[in-house]
Amino acid sequence: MSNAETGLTSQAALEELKRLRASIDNIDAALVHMLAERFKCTQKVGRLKAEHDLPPADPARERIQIERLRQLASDAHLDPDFAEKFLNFIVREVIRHHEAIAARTGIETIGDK
Ligand SMILES: O=C(O)C(=O)C[C@]1(C(=O)O)C=C[C@@H](O)C=C1
Repeated sequence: MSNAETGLTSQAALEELKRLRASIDNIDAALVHMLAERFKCTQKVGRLKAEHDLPPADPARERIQIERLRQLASDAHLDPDFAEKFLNFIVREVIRHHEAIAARTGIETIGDK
């Protein structure tokens, strides 16, 4: 009978699970910090674009990023489709922020005249 059937789990397995979860928590914290730093950069890009009347989205730049990330993912044995979806998810949010900054900057510019 398996552990699943008996409802019994060995102490060693529980300790291994705890150790793995501690690493997962560390990695999740690193991801959040890295994303926060990325968004700090993209907020500055958003302001720069708004001030110089540049469009929020740059599809040519995105194509280069996707190709690069797919290659990195493949080399790291991570599913390239997942890496592409993850980047797209982030970039869509960045574009939303850029649009909001552009809308605000437009209002501020009118107000300054
Ligand atoms: O590089 C830019 O132009 C950005 O605005 C940053 C960024 C990104 O998040 O990497 C976001 C939107 C663009 O479509 C391309 C890239």
